[in-house]
Amino acid sequence: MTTSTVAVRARDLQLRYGRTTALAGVSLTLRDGVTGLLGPNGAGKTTLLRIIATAVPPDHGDLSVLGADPRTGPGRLAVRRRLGYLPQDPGFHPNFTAFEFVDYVAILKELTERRSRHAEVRRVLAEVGLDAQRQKPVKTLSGGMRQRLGLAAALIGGPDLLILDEPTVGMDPEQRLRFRELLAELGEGRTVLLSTHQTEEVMLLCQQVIVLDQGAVRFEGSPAELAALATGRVWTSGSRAPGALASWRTGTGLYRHVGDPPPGADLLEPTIEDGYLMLVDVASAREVPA
Ligand SMILES: Nc1ncnc2c1ncn2[C@@H]1O[C@H](COP(=O)(O)OP(=O)(O)OP(=O)(O)O)[C@@H](O)[C@H]1O
Repeated sequence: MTTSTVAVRARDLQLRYGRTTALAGVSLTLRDGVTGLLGPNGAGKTTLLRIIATAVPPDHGDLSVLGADPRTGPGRLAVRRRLGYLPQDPGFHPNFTAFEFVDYVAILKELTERRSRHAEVRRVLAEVGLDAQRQKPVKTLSGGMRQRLGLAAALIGGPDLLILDEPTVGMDPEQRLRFRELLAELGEGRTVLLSTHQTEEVMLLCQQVIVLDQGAVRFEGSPAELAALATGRVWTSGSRAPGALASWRTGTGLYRHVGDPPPGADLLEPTIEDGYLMLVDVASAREVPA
């Protein structure tokens, strides 16, 4: 694919679960490179990823994935052949070894020739750093290792589109760093869509960021543009600012505030987390469902 290739084009995607509106009309375009999908709990991120991955159809809206129409059977097949999808719960069979699990996925991906399939399984396990764990039962792997195993399965066959739902959950800082290196490499020449709660990850890794809140896109642009939304809205002082959107005491002993600064405030450079706070309904962002 060339750098300007559009991998996903969505227009007015809507989906309801009973009385809950998960997606209220989402339009977006995804190109080559890594796109981060940010949003509070319940914003609709997983639902959007599942629709793009052809796991569920939308109630309404148009979608084109890798040039195919997922509404048709042949379209879904065409997408699935070129897609790598890491869901939040990949459904590991606990008694499988790491190798057996990825091999199983490779068979589902139509890699029928045993020798080349096994070579591909070894390749993706090495790519995610699980070479040494190949023969270990999945149930004995740590949470971070299982995440990497899920990623290995998603990488089978070298997909053109990678959809990853909170892939760094359970990883320690070193694993996260390795994962970033890997994803940055994977984002060269293909499209990666990554849902995450880690704004730092988005800043360090993503060329594009989409913020979803209450089933709608609140922002689509670069991480720098997201941060810039909070320009002039972040300041520091020696005491708490009760009217601010967010206000906390930092390690320096000074307070950092996001919101409407008083005249003459000591302004700070905003981060993408600050820009994010400008967009989402802070009350709902703080509410963490059980
Ligand atoms: N199978 C389902 N049945 C009913 N409601 C659902 C179902 N799946 C999701 N929802 C609801 O749809 C909304 C969007 O959920 P979704 O999982 O897409 O959000 P999310 O942004 O991925 O959240 P999180 O960050 O917590 O993973 C939420 O209100 C959720 O409770």
